[in-house]
Amino acid sequence: MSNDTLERLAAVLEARKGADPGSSYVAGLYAGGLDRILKKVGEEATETVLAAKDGQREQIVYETADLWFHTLVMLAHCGSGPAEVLAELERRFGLSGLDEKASRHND
Ligand SMILES: N=c1c2ncn([C@@H]3O[C@H](COP(=O)(O)OP(=O)(O)OP(=O)(O)O)[C@@H](O)[C@H]3O)c2ncn1[C@@H]1O[C@H](COP(=O)(O)O)[C@@H](O)[C@H]1O
Repeated sequence: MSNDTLERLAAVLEARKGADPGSSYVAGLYAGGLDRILKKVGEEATETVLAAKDGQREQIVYETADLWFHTLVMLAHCGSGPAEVLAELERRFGLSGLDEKASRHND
């Protein structure tokens, strides 16, 4: 998943804000409000942890995708989106100089 994928998915999530809850899973989540969305984030986080404990790579990826997806719905509901989270990660990356350390590690 590239940053572009996150942005394109975020655009779909924004568009679903005006959709009929019966016609769309995401619109149904919005209709349930923040508590419904956070319940799903919690469930998906737990499922991701369990998958990691089991050590099955395919299942770990599947559950992590569910978790990322539901956190994107949460961000959209809260008026944010992936660009802000990625900007924060970029800021930390710059602060830590990890890119420099990583390139030295690969020498
Ligand atoms: N990426 C996803 C995506 N990932 C996971 N899910 C849904 O998230 C749910 C995962 O929760 P569970 O495994 O607990 O399944 P569930 O029992 O159906 O969920 P609940 O009814 O218990 O809430 C499933 O219903 C999946 O279909 C997703 N639903 C939608 N998308 C994307 O969002 C876009 C908009 O979706 P709609 O709103 O459905 O049009 C789609 O085009 C997709 O790109």
